[in-house]
Amino acid sequence: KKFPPGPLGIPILGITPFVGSRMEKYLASYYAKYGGVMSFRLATKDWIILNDIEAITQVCFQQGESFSGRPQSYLFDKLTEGCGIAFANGPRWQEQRRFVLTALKTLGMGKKGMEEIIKTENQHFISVIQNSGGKVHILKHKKEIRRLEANIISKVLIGKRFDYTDERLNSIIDCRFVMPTSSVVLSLPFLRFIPPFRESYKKLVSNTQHVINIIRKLTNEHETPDEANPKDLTEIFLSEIEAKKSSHQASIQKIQLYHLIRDIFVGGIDTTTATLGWGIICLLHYPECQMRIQEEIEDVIGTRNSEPDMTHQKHMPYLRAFVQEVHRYCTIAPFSIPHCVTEDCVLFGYHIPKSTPVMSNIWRVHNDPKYWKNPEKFSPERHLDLEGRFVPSNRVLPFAVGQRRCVGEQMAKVGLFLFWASFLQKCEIHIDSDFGLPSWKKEPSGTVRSPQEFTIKVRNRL
Ligand code: HEM
Repeated sequence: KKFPPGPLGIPILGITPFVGSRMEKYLASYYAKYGGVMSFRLATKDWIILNDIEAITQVCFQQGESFSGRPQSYLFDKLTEGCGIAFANGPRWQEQRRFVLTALKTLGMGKKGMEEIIKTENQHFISVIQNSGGKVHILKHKKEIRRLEANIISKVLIGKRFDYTDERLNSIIDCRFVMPTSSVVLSLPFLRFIPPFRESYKKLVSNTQHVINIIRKLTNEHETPDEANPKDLTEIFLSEIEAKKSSHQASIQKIQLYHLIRDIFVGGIDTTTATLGWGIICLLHYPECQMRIQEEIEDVIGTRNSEPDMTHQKHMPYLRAFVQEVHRYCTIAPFSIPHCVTEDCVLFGYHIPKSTPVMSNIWRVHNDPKYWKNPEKFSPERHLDLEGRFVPSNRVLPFAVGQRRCVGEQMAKVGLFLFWASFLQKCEIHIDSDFGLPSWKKEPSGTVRSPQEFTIKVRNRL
């Protein structure tokens, strides 16, 4: 009786036929009628949507424990064998999360260790562009940026980088949580038996298994971890399970490690590539931004010999404002990743039964007209004060908030800053006249809102 209100939809399908390609906009349109907490029916399930920052803050901070679950799904259970972190629940998730956060800290997350890995990979990426023959490199954003991001994460997880032509790297960058058409199987699992969903589902299962096999082989190279001085997450994990008595327990733990690594690869590669891809599109649509960032780089870092590092960040308000505006304007995870309620609870007087799935409408927070002037306009300047200083905003939430917030946040922040600072120091980007100006349209499906494939021209600056 006291379930939050919301649009009714139609039997069996719920609101599915009405949402269109921007579900976040559709659900935001009900804010005036229902306020910050509403419900809707998608296929056979009732969902809760948190449509403003007050509801999101309440759920993530005051009632974090009760809202920290992930909805159960046949598809994810099958793919993850009940392991991993991103779709795990209960004590297993807590254990994995604690492990990842501690391991990343040990490995220097957000500090020099991480910075060095990112800088080295950026150099590889830029040198491939600069040495690609002529003065102009045609950059195919998805493949090339995904390889850069995968190598950064791989170095942290397995202590290994791959040559860009290595087939294993290409398999890792092709791995997804869901693929076009198989995402429907999430809500309606019986569709996995019916074409065309069946083929897509089978492909997803076999790709996942293939990547798990690659990870298995790679981690086996770490049979004798250096406990005192671990170089990567795998070594820390293996040191921990070495202490486990029974070999049966150790082999279960190893499967956990493979899925943990895969989850972090998929979670980290998709998100950072989409964020950088949208950033490139913003620079092409608003060329004055590229000029302003390059002027700032010249003033603060210089154009030759000096390499960008994190100490430069505090002197570069415009670049920071640009990064924050890309997060806001492009909102790559409009609903974050869905949560679910772990126990019956009460939210703003509404009763929410255990296992109800919950989504945060981050897109609406990023476009709330009460807070953002002309939210539909791309404007890094909105994040600068009158003296030109950068103003960090607690209403820009690309990594979400609360107990499930992104574990790679620090790494991503360092990665984004260093990418733009080093890439735009050495290169400038232009529209590829054969391709035209990249569109704002997103990929038709996926857990992350990614731009469609585009090519651009990259010219050397130095
Ligand atoms: C721009 C880059 C990134 C963005 C915007 C982003 C965003 C997010 C969001 C919105 C979530 C869901 C939070 C929630 O459920 O409330 C998440 C979870 C997660 N992210 Fe990220 N992420 C980024 C980069 C990374 C990187 C680089 C890594 C790893 C190296 C990573 C690993 C993960 C993992 C493992 C989770 C699942 C956490 C859990 O379920 O406890 N992410 N991320």
